[in-house]
Amino acid sequence: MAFEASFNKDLARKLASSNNPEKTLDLELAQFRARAVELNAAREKMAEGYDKVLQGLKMAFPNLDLDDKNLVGSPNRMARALLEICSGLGTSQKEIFSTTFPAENYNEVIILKDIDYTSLCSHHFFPFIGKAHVGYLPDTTHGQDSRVVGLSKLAHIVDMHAQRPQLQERMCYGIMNSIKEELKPAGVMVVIEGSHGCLTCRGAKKANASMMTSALDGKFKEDPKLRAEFFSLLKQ
Ligand SMILES: Nc1nc2c(ncn2[C@@H]2O[C@H](COP(=O)(O)OP(=O)(O)OP(=O)(O)O)[C@@H](O)[C@H]2O)c(=O)[nH]1
Ligand SMILES: [Zn+2]
Repeated sequence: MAFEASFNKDLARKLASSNNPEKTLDLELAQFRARAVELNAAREKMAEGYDKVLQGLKMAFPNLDLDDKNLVGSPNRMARALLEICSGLGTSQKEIFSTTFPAENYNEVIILKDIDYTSLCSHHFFPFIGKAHVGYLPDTTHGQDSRVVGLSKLAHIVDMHAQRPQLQERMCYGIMNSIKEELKPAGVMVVIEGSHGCLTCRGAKKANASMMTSALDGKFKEDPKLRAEFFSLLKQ
């Protein structure tokens, strides 16, 4: 990945708000370095584990060719891929919701629908993928306490909860709860559709089965009309 992408996102913002950008940069680089050393040690340990997995597979099926050019380097690739897909564990909801705006007079439902996600089933470590639909209702009765966020933050909070070993129910509740804690809305509702690799590609092998979960709080829980509005906005 081009360095510019990370620079624009986080580093540039920190440097822009620093009184002493040079010093801030030195501190940030020292932290990056320390974290890179930790992640590299983790990657090495994981690659050793994946190497054993392949050796085990060879025990089960002796005709597996471990010298196949496509398998050489796979333990490392698998380790890197797992670190990537679990990267949500390294993010916090406070970080994601660090920029919010006062809700002012807006007290209608705000929805971001069809947010693609990729997650990892805790039981089998198989991917599960789908869409999340997130809605909330700002609470204008609490003055400055009630906040709205830029739409991308709703996508980021979905990814934070998705990018880790997960249960769909827990992910759904986690997204709902993060929005509840950080934005203090009058209501919040999350619906998730998930196609689970462990169900579609192995085991029961139900290629078309998908799981639906919902989590709701506040006015969405109390008011069936508001829930109906959420679902009708999803259909549009
Ligand atoms: N409720 C729920 N179940 C899930 C989720 N992801 C995977 N599962 C299920 O978790 C269960 C794990 O149960 P086990 O019986 O230990 O797993 P297994 O022996 O591999 O079972 P099969 O998948 O039926 O072959 C399976 O039924 C999966 O379908 C999820 O997000 N939520
Ligand atoms: Zn599973």
